[in-house]
Amino acid sequence: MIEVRELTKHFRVHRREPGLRAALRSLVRREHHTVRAVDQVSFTIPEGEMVGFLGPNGAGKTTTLKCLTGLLHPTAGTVRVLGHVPHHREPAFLRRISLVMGQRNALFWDLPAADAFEVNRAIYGLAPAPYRSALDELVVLLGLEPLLGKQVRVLSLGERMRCELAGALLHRPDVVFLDEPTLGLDVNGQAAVRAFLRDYNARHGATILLTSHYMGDVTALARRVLVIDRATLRFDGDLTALVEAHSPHRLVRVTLREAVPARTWTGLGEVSDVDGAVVTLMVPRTETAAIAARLLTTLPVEDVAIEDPPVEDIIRAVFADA
Ligand SMILES: Nc1ncnc2c1ncn2[C@@H]1O[C@H](COP(=O)(O)OP(=O)(O)OP(=O)(O)O)[C@@H](O)[C@H]1O
Repeated sequence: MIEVRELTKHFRVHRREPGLRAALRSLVRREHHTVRAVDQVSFTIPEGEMVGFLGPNGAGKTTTLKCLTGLLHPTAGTVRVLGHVPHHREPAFLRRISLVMGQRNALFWDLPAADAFEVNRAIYGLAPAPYRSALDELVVLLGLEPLLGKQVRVLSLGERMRCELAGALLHRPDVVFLDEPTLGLDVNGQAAVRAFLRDYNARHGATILLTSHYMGDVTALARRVLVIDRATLRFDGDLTALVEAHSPHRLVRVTLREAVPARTWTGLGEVSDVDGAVVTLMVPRTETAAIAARLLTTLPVEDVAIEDPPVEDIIRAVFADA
């Protein structure tokens, strides 16, 4: 259970103009200003729920996750996770949570993955039997068998992320915080991580709060989303309703085997991008399937992919409509 009441986190930062003169001046006179990273944010997440946390760059997502895991001390407000105050960093709390950051490595780079997991076993003081059973399960769910003997540093990004997830879940945390777990992964890598998280949540009833720039991650995993923008919580509720209401279009990305005249697209959709043989069309949401079928039957198409607009665009639309 996660309870956040009027969470506020301000950073006091040293302001300095560029250049040598400014550097010297700052030695004697320091100017500071306050960055409001999170401002009066409140929400509650019951046990076992998977919630998406969305917002544009710099909105305050990572700062919120750091306050929830105790890496940062809130400026004001209260946070309770599993009944603990996170920034007290009590071992009994740390043993029940995990923070996975897509762009950071927690596993030892120079060790083979199997040994890096052993290090985590030691850190968490896990007994051999529960460690073995958690590891065996994670190896199967994440397809890690061929990776166990490889040094973490030589793994591909997708392989490393799967190992990072395993390392972070060996101690079977009750609450998992994920910050951009699919960042930089290709479509297959993203799908593997999503399928795993869905399965893990269903098996263990873990509470999961997940930030992502990929709308697909959030739509695949969470019915409820929190939307934060410029430090303030703007929306807390059902995702599908939010997207359908604010994004009446979908993107259809067509890869052509040969060039077609520009007039081909008239009546199909609005061309939003052309990149060599790949043409991106913006089409009305309700007509997506019919238009994709027409493209496939009437044009020299190699591939068609259907996507929601980037999360930034949807969020911008949400606030433009607000
Ligand atoms: N240690 C810090 N010192 C000063 N400012 C900070 C610090 N950490 C974060 N900020 C600022 O707080 C704001 C929120 O940052 P945060 O990393 O929480 O955003 P975010 O929503 O996670 O963004 P992104 O999607 O780009 O990762 C930003 O303006 C950022 O520059």
